[in-house]
Amino acid sequence: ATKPKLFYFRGRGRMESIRWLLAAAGVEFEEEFIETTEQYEKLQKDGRLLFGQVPMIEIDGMVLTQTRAILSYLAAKYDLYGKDLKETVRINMYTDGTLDLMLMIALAAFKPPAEKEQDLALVVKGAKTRYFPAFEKILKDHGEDFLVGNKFSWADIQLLEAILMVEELDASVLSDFSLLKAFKTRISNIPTIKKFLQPGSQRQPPPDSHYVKVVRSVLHF
Ligand SMILES: CCCCC[C@H]1O[C@@H](O)C[C@@H]1SC[C@H](NC(=O)CC[C@H](N)C(=O)O)C(=O)NCC(=O)O
Repeated sequence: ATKPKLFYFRGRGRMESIRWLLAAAGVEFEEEFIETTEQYEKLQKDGRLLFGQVPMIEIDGMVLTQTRAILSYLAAKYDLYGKDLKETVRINMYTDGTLDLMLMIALAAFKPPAEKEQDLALVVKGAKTRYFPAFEKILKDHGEDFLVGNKFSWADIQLLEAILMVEELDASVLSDFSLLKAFKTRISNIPTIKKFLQPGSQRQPPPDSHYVKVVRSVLHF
């Protein structure tokens, strides 16, 4: 079968959570990195970007856009979406939260230095006072190894992605969250995730000035 193909910039942005989900599910995927306006405009002209936007993924004969739509399709397809609606809605709640947190980090990359620093300080504060306390409590109340129904799901994958991303900003961010520390170790050791965390995988590095320059030049902003 043909591998899914991802169309996005060579960077994290809104596509990184899709890379994580595919990798954690053990699914090999290809990428076309958008480096020029011509590439982007061809995708638009060919009618492959519903609202003129990326991320876009070609999978199962479909051309999909909208990050959350793609993520929920993949979660369902690879049985990472709960055993019933009540589990699925919890997974949606948790992943909407971690996606909000990670998008704040992604967008900060495009701010001028002073504002970027202020934004990222707010992200770390938000992680420490809003998001991580909530997940620490879920793990405490739930008393299981995973966030939902004691089965590995999309929610676990995305929480690990978010923890690692915030730790890049403040390595001590988990110091008050012992259950999250244990969760991080446990989920990082799942073989497919352990492999994705090794150098040389398709995981993207934090955004740098080159990445910002390319996105700005392609999207003219
Ligand atoms: C570090 C990377 C994140 C910052 C840059 C990205 O965040 C967005 O602000 C821009 C890019 S992502 C690229 C952007 N995509 C979106 O905004 C998609 C939003 C959609 N709701 C989704 O969830 O997929 C884009 O194609 N814009 C063209 C344009 O709308 O005409």
